[in-house]
Amino acid sequence: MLNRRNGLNKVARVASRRSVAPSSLAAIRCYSSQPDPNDVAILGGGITGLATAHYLSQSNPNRKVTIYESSPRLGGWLHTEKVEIDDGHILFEKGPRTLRPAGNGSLTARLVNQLGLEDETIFTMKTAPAATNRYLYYPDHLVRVPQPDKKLGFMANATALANTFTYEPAFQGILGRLALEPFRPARDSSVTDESVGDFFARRIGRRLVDQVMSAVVHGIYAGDIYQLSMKSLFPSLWRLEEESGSLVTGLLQNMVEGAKVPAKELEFMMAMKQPYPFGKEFRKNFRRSNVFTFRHGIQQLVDTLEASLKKSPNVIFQLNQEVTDIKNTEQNVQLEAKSSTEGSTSKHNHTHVISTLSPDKTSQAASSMNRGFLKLPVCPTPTVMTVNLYYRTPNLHPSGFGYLIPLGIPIDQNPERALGVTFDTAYAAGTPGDEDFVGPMQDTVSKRGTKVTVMLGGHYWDGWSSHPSNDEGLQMAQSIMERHLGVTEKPAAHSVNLNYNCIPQYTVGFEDRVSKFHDELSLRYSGRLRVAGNWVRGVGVNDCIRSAWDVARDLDTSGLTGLEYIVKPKQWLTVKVKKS
Ligand SMILES: C=Cc1c2[nH]c(c1C)Cc1[nH]c(c(CCC(=O)O)c1C)Cc1[nH]c(c(C)c1CCC(=O)O)Cc1[nH]c(c(C)c1C=C)C2
Repeated sequence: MLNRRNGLNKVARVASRRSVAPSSLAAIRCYSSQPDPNDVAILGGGITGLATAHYLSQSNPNRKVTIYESSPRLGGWLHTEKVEIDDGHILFEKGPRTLRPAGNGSLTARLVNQLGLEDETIFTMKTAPAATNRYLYYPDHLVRVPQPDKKLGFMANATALANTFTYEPAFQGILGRLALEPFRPARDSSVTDESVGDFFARRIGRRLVDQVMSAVVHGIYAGDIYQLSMKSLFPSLWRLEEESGSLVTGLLQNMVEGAKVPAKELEFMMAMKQPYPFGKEFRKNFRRSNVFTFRHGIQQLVDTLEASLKKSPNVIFQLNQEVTDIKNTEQNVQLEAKSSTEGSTSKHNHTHVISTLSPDKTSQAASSMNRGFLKLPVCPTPTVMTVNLYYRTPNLHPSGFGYLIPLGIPIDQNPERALGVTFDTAYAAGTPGDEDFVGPMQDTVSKRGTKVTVMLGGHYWDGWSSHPSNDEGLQMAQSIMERHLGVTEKPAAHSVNLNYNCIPQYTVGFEDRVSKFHDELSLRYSGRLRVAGNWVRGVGVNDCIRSAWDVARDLDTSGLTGLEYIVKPKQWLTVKVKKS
């Protein structure tokens, strides 16, 4: 436990490291006696905020938890809409559509169990076309990305692979570049970070980056591969080059000796290996699945979390309340909240605050009263438009998950600034009896048609002062469907959604900027203000749940900010992966 004296010494140490002038140091009032975290405010009612409340209440049902959300609804980017048409409804996802069982997915599985959602889960199996077929757009056709298809034999898979690398211009020459990779010089030891694009262009060639990898980055971050940080997105590969001088050699070595993972990650993997009372069917399907979702869409996770939290008298929801100021006082943290409906402001005291807002919003509230909190830009968060379309005619696209459009496609051939298209019919609901799917149906229309989501914008819209209107978005999506897939039919249902600032970009230098943010938080709030969210552990829904789990579990440890996983030197351990 920090006492006031050694707390102030710590402040002085951090301050001297960061050259804070003595006069401003005197102005810092750092109250470091740590009260028990028994009255916690959570800023943001998205999936991270709700999951944090869930874990905090689970670990201590007597703890008071208040969730402040600036909008009238919970869930953030997780948002499902059911659109009624003549013979039933079509379920559209405005944001994420499926969850993955891998990695942090094991934690989500436990949450699904805790919320009683096991029987509501829809699984798409690893054998489904949605799992094995992903495409790239390379003018003017879709190219299947080489990936083993378990339903085909060895020879058929090998022939498909050879054909792609021989005849598809997007992949030509890549095998030769891979063979030469071990002979390329390793980066200079003075380089502290580099963009993902520059890293792979240096090691394997710009063609692979522009025609293939940039598309994958579109499909996860809606981001620009030449801006995102290699060190933050692919830390193991970044290390591999440093240690082995080559990715190919390093990966081969890993296969023999085992791969290195951060010690904290290993701890998590071990925790997830502990026996857990899942239902038998759920456990079996979860293991065999590629992705999963719910009968009522991703929103069901949010709604069920909300309903479960509302059962507790100690959890309070403050909707339409934007927190504009976070002040550290001797006894507690004082929040100022502004009502978006009445415009009035109110003050609230809590022992601890967990902000699940973006770093920009958190630092805005932390610095609002001009107490010297440095406003530090950490990462940009671009806006993505999703346009959901439902056509009566089935099979209007090849079977698979969808396709992505690489950066290498000239803008005159992608005037809509599209990132990719998901084939939602492929996994949203199984036809009864289909062995590739397990679970209830999502759409209730009498016949299965074609459902897709066109994704637009992301980094392409950086710096734009305005975005396309809903009508323009719909027009753009339809013109993409016509140009790329020859679909001229008018959709029977649609939904257009502008998701403002939805995916944080871990751009070059991210770790250094986070480190400064961490110092600032720790200096001014001594562990009473912590952070979690999609900029801490990864951008996916599972990663948000993991971030919530971490911050809730660590709350009793005094002095943390929630950013330790990023800023503290990681200890790497070697593990041999066994197939279970
Ligand atoms: C076209 C744009 C996007 C598509 N999905 C997303 C965007 C911006 C968002 C997204 N996709 C993934 C994540 C990570 C979290 C997770 O669910 O695991 C996020 C935030 C997963 C993902 N999607 C694709 C890949 C390669 C991955 C990484 C995990 C994996 O390998 O499965 C590919 C992909 N995304 C989209 C399409 C159309 C597509 C491939 C055809 C849509």
